[in-house]
Amino acid sequence: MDSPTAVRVRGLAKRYPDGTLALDGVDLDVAAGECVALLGPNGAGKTTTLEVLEGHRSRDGGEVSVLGEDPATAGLAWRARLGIVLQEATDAGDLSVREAVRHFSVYHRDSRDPEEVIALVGLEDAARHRVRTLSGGQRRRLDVALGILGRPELLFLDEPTTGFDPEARRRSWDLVRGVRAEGTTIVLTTHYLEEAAALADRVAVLVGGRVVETATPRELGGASRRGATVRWTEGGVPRSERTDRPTEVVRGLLARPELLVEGEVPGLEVHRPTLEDAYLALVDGVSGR
Ligand SMILES: Nc1ncnc2c1ncn2[C@@H]1O[C@H](COP(=O)(O)OP(=O)(O)OP(=O)(O)O)[C@@H](O)[C@H]1O
Repeated sequence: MDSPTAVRVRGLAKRYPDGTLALDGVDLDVAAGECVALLGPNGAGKTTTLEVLEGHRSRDGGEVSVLGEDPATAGLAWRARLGIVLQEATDAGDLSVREAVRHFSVYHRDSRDPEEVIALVGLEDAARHRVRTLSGGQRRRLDVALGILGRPELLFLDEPTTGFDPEARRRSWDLVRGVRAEGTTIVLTTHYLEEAAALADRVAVLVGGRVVETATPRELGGASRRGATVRWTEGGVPRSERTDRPTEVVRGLLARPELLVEGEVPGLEVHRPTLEDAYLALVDGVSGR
């Protein structure tokens, strides 16, 4: 890896007091300036991993280095370099949005201007509203505002857009991209594959407390991503063919005049495996379903 490492995790293990083995040897590297998405089914260990990296959760084994320090022993100066957006919304019920952002800005030595942050997350029109009256999406944007207030070097986002409508999700992607463009390293978790594809340089797939594959969104799944499926209908009957040369298959179909309706191949589709296809194949393969 060329850039300095922001996060280095080797053999991270965590068992909860009730006996649940949440992490069973997680390995993960995140380069400075990189955006990495942790993917995985419910209960795979994404949040637990983030919590250990943030210094909020103890571990039972493994080596963890975050911005050059071990989160288990790092102090306040280290913590000030992190931005954290947890799954639960920030508790600031009786304050207005503006009051909440100003209130939390005081904790940072080099805080961004609260008004600038409010504008950045698109909450200008809600700046005077009480936090408890905000919609779920607005709450989440406030959480992100508080997460980036202190100009963090490393930002953790746990499911930043869960419950967002599609437009709000896209706006929040722009926001995350903007933060990243400023050089902030980002580790996020998400259940939205298109979100991972839109934001992450690399995705790490966790299943059963282990990282089973790390790759760029384009390359995840390796060989299973190559090739395509051509679908069409023939006399009303659906047909399909898997191929590495879809253009050739389509050319073959066009060469059969009896198949064409007004010059078109009925129901023609060329499907290339998506990140979601690769992810599902990986998760199903590992969990043996
Ligand atoms: N405080 C806790 N006490 C006991 N078990 C826990 C605790 N928190 C999480 N677990 C368990 O640890 C495992 C990993 O949970 P974790 O929340 O890290 O997964 P996740 O990948 O973030 O899941 P989700 O996608 O549902 O948020 C699960 O089996 C979960 O039930």
